[in-house]
Amino acid sequence: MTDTVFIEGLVVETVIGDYEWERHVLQRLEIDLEMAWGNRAPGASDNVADALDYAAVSETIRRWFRDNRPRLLEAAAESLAAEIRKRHGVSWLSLCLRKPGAVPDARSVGVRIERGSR
Ligand SMILES: Nc1nc2c(c(=O)[nH]1)N=C([C@H](O)[C@@H](O)CO)CN2
Repeated sequence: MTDTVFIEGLVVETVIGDYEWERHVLQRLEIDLEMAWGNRAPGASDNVADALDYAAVSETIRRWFRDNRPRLLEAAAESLAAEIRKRHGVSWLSLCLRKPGAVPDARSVGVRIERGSR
């Protein structure tokens, strides 16, 4: 399947980081997500029930970061990817977590993972 649904630049403020001071502050993450989904059915029906609802997936991401306080971006990405795949029936996804400001001389740093098969 080559169709996708994506979310770009979703911003969350959350507790994340490995350093002691990071356990006590909110930091900004920027999230890009691409998910395999057959878009022919919603294209034919014009019904969101047939679509991968990006608003619902965005809410899943917000809830996950509200309920979890990971240390590493890798741990956040792994667990969040599993939650999205399970909750929304996504067979393949590419998830990128950016932590701008973590390294002062870099525009951004982060991780990108792909899980599942198309
Ligand atoms: N590969 C990673 N390296 C680092 C991470 C991370 O999550 N993954 N985290 C930190 C610190 O939390 C840092 O972001 C504080 O600015 C360092 N390296």
